[in-house]
Amino acid sequence: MPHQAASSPSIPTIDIAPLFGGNQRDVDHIAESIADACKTVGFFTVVNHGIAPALIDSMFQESKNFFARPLTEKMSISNDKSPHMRGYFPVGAETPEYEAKGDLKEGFDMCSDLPPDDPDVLAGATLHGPNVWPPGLPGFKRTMTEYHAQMLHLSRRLLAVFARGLGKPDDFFDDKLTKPLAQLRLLHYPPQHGPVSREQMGCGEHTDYGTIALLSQDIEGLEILAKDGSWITVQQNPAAFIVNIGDLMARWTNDRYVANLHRVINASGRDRYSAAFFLDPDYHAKIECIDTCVSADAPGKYAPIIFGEYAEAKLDATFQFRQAEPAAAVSA
Ligand SMILES: O=C(O)CCC(=O)C(=O)O
Ligand SMILES: [Fe+2]
Repeated sequence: MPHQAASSPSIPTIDIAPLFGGNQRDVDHIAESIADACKTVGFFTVVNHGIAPALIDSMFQESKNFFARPLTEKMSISNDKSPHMRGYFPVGAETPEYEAKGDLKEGFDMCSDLPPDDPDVLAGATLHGPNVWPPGLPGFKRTMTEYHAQMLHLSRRLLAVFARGLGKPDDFFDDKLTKPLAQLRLLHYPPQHGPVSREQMGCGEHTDYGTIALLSQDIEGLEILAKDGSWITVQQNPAAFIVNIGDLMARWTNDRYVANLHRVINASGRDRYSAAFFLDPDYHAKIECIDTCVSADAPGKYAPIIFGEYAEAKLDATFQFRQAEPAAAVSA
């Protein structure tokens, strides 16, 4: 039996055009819609987000060109060689605990490009450093740099509306994101044939560890866990980004918001490509339950943490090479 999951429109679609010059009542309405989605399913999609379709098309085209290169060439920029975890990772590199064979996906990671004399880079803060780029693909670097910059702008704008939905001023998150961890992850999922089990999926079930993620997919494959325990496919809409929150946002909101389990199964018979943009705080940002989410009925559940330390622990639990040789991976 080929893999099948119900397709459901139950994830709300939010038109965010008013964020770019609309009136305040419309922005309030968006803030409420986002808050509702985050309290229930932890996922929503946004349309009229202002990112040009031509840039999204170029991003996918350059991503396909890169993943089509020979494995040896891609491995020359593998992320276990980068002290900052930039570059390529092959099929099987990311492994949820229960998954015997490792995810059936390969990827490429880039973040904000920091020079070697940046104070955090000098101090050895994990994930802070320069990007690495595939040889001989100048259009790839140009396109991904532009896409990353525009996604950073969009996700900051979204966080301002998140703040409003949490009863905080629009600039609430700004001083925690002065030098944010902003990661673009390109993914390629080869087709998976036959029955699919928990031994191997395109991307095993997980919650994201961070704040918010904005995803673009070229064909369906992303599934999220519904309240009744079934998995529902997120319908493909090329004009939309799929937005979800991660564990850090759940923690920050004292569990008012839900970080939902999701996974990817590519049973389409075709290659699938996606691009996930993750916006997270500064390495040194202190994350403590937001006061509007704490009350006599909902006392604060979580002690304050430093984001960078939290992120390091999460990465160690996900990447095999960090589990095997954490010291070498950090200091190489
Ligand atoms: O490729 C996708 O659709 C989702 C990827 C994902 O969930 C992730 O990278 O955290
Ligand atoms: Fe995810």
